[in-house]
Amino acid sequence: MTVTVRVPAKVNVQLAVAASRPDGFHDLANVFLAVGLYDEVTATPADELRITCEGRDADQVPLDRTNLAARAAIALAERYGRGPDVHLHIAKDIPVAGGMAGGSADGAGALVACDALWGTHASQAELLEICAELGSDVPFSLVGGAALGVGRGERLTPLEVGGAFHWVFATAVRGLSTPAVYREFDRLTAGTEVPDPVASAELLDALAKGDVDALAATVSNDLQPAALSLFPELTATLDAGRAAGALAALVSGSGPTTAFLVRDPAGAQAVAAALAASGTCRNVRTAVGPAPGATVVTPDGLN
Ligand SMILES: C[C@@](CO)(OP(=O)(O)O)[C@H](O)COP(=O)(O)OP(=O)(O)OC[C@H]1O[C@@H](n2ccc(N)nc2=O)[C@H](O)[C@@H]1O
Ligand SMILES: Nc1ncnc2c1ncn2[C@@H]1O[C@H](COP(=O)(O)OP(=O)(O)O)[C@@H](O)[C@H]1O
Repeated sequence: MTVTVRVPAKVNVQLAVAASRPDGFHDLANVFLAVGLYDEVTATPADELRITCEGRDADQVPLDRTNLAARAAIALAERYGRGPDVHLHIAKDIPVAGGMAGGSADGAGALVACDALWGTHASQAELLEICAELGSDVPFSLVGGAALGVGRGERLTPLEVGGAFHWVFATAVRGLSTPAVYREFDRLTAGTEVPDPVASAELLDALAKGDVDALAATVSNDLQPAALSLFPELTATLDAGRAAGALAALVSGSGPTTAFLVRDPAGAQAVAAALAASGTCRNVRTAVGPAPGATVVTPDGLN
């Protein structure tokens, strides 16, 4: 028997960041939107835990127990008093170390796949608890759609979305480390008064109404100056997307993937073509959000 789970990438339409907490994390108002770029995690019974990965960025994915998919399997197995004897195969389409939560997606996907394969039938609350232990973004990968994440980003409130939003994503020639970007945020804001992170009422209203112009006017990312400080070449990518007619251009989360909000599929094609021709990025993708969270796509694999 095998179980395959499909899990989406995310873009942060608002990322408001507080000053560093005593534990080194930052409180956030993190408005996540899942978008239709997916990894697939396939779980098959095996003698011992094994991770394999295919895809364009597969060589950058760790295949040992540091892989978030492996950590998810181990966490679920420990909770249910069994061995993590499973082969997890990751078909990776989400850019690695790109600020699109690909590792988190694989963690959530592995959790749902192992739960179905092993028949552990963990409740949604238990799954969310394990996700939060794995990483701040992992709970959102489980639920998908759109949500406001507070605390580290792990405490979620689902958000209403009144329409489909069209995006173009430009991947970069190298990755950025999330902790390094948060450290750069700390450096850049040292000695300043960092306001408490609050979700923008205008932005939540724009999402709820499906109003692309209002969303474009309100997207924001407090990590963007830090990402640009570590990766100044991204400014040229943002400028190229804006010049091609993107309604908004921003760094996705900790970056370095850049995200461009457009009006419709024609706008997406125009911006994608201009970015591809600009020579300022590695690869260009289009996607629509919201997208569903971790979903079993092999119904015959369910126990
Ligand atoms: C920035 C965001 C925006 O959604 O994602 P990416 O753009 O990297 O995908 C997230 O906050 C990343 O979440 P995630 O990648 O799950 O982070 P974790 O594994 O929990 O933490 C990795 C490191 O990031 C920093 N970190 C993370 C979350 C947070 N609220 N404050 C932090 O300071 C800490 O240095 C931590 O050690
Ligand atoms: N399943 C996984 N897929 C990708 N990266 C992973 C995975 N598990 C652990 N990692 C590690 O996490 C780092 C961050 O990767 P990723 O989650 O893709 O980026 P981001 O945090 O920017 O969204 C990678 O550089 C890699 O070392």
